[in-house]
Amino acid sequence: MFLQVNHLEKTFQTRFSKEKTQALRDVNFTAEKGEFIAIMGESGSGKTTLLNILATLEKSSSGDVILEGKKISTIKEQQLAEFRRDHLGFVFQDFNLLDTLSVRDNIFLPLVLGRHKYAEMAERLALLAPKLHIADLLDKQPFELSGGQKQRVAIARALITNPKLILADEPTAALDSKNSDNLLVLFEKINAEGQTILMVTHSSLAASHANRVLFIKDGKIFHQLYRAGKTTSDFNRDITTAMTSLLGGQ
Ligand SMILES: Nc1ncnc2c1ncn2[C@@H]1O[C@H](COP(=O)(O)OP(=O)(O)OP(=O)(O)O)[C@@H](O)[C@H]1O
Repeated sequence: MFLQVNHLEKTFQTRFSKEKTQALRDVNFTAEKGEFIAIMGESGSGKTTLLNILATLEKSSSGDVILEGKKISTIKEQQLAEFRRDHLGFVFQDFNLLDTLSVRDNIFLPLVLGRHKYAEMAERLALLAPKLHIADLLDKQPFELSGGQKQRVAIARALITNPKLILADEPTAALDSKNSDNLLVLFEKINAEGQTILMVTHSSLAASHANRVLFIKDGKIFHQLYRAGKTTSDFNRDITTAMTSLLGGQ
């Protein structure tokens, strides 16, 4: 199994108050290599907490995450940055590009940190840039780009290391509907080429581009839907119906 999440729990306790928040309660699911999974739920349901634990940015209170046989909770603190850089790709809602670097250098950043050779980096980028329609943008600075262009650059940066898993947190939240749609179609294309993707979203339209949707409520996964060959609009309707009846409307 590619990814196993077993009995995952997360309780937050702030330093100054005794109040505890249980953000995740006994979360269990597995994922196959090559899946495109959306995680949906209302605000505060635990989506980002789950993604952050999978990303090794946050520690669980108990339970395990096992990625290709490796229990990620056992990775030593000093090796976590390296693990993230070598195995995971991140796409965030606000792109997280550095304005002081060119687009090309932003994309190269994870490889530079990994001490890869320039020729190897250039070769990978030459393959990626036309696919993501950013070949003409490489010498620009991020502040010169539109939101959709920035997000495509962020995807190039996430893909350049050939990660096992792409983790995306609300990747369409800062985009208009046309750019959101372009981005989701791009995700579908990348996924069709074999990339495993896990995406957190509020949007049923965004989730309808995935192969499977996990619904989370009060820190628990309580339902899932498979796309099973449906069109995005048919799947979107199924997701909306499920949310209305299961979440009590959203
Ligand atoms: N660092 C933290 N300290 C304390 N409580 C936290 C912390 N992070 C999250 N929480 C709490 O855990 C719960 C789940 O939060 P989380 O951010 O995972 O939800 P979410 O589904 O991603 O919400 P949203 O869609 O609004 O981003 C919430 O009740 C939140 O207040």
